Amino acid sequence: MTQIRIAIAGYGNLGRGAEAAIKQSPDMRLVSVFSRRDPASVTLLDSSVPVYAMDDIEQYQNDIDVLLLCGGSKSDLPEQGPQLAGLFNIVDSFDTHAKIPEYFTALDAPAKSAGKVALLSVGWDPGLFSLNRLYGEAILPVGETYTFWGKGLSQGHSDAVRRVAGVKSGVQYTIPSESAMARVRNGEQPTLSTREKHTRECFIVLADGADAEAVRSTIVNMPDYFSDYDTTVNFIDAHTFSEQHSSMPHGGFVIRSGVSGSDNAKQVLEFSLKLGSNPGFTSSVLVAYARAAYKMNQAGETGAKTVLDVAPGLLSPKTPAELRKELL
Ligand SMILES: NC(=O)C1=CN([C@@H]2O[C@H](COP(=O)(O)OP(=O)(O)OC[C@H]3O[C@@H](n4cnc5c(N)ncnc54)[C@H](OP(=O)(O)O)[C@@H]3O)[C@@H](O)[C@H]2O)C=CC1
Ligand SMILES: N[C@@H](C[C@H]1CC(C(=O)O)=NO1)C(=O)O
Repeated sequence: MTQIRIAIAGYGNLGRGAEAAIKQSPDMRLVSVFSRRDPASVTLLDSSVPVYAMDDIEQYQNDIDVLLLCGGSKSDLPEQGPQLAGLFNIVDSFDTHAKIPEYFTALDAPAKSAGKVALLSVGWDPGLFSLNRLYGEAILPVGETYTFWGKGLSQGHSDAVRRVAGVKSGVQYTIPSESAMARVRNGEQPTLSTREKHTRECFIVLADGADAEAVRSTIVNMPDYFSDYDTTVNFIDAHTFSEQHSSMPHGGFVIRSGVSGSDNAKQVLEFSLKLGSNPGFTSSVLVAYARAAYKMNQAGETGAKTVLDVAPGLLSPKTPAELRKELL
């Protein structure tokens, strides 16, 4: 079997998860990892895979079928996405929801001119939750959709706080409103503001000499990430951080509550996730969509795509005939 040649750009939580997920995919082979850090300083799970400097990535175009972009959405992907979409088939997890339309446009032009596919905003939200919001609205047009996350560690928000000047280490937990969730589960269709659905809590280790109040203000007022939420910022020491904030569980659910049928029956569509490791799951979604991106490009497709544009069967290593036999 000819294996799909995968490379990883950016070796953090998501990059390490992707390396592990590729090992679970016999139809794929990890060929290289690219990092902005000194390659000699990057320790991979699999020592047989070479690490190269990100600056040299262009020379490896012919060795890679799909490149997984595992950088942070706050500042890495806005720069790396458009540049790498002009060189490779790419898959990324861009999750600054408010900026997805402009990011889509920024990837579409270089991908089309290079004859490549750029599959953006892949993961669980955006990603699998986006798909289920679509299913809910298409199947139950009369109703309301609700999304709740956590309690768990948001990688996007944790990446964002780590980019703040004066932050040495940081994580962010998302906490859903129990009362809001109860109302929705009871079949009410309340109108809930962003602030009424979730609160956010950060744990920060300050860099030496950093101004705590300046860091707190930057975080709580950060557009697209924290400004629309009630956010708590806790400052802790490095030992406490390491002891208490090293795991990354998360989860959540999408619920569509509506009515349909001649009797206007109450219908509820729900999709939920319980994740022991947010990066471990998200990277597995990236790898499944890397398979789809490869197939789409082999079939002549180019340009920017989201999960809403991908036929589900393309995610599977099975043939369409096997899928019809086994999954229908
Ligand atoms: N759509 C979705 O459902 C989801 C999306 N995401 C997205 O994934 C993004 C990445 O998350 P995550 O992997 O946790 O981010 P990390 O902070 O772990 O990694 C981000 C980048 O930082 C660099 N880096 C990592 N560790 C170090 C280090 N010790 N020293 C210096 N640089 C380092 C790496 O780049 P380099 O190797 O080049 O140095 C890496 O690509 C998030 O920003 C989020 O937007 C995450 C979960 C779900
Ligand atoms: N993109 C999120 C995935 C989910 C989790 C989340 C949040 O806690 O705000 N929003 O979407 C992440 O980076 O973990």
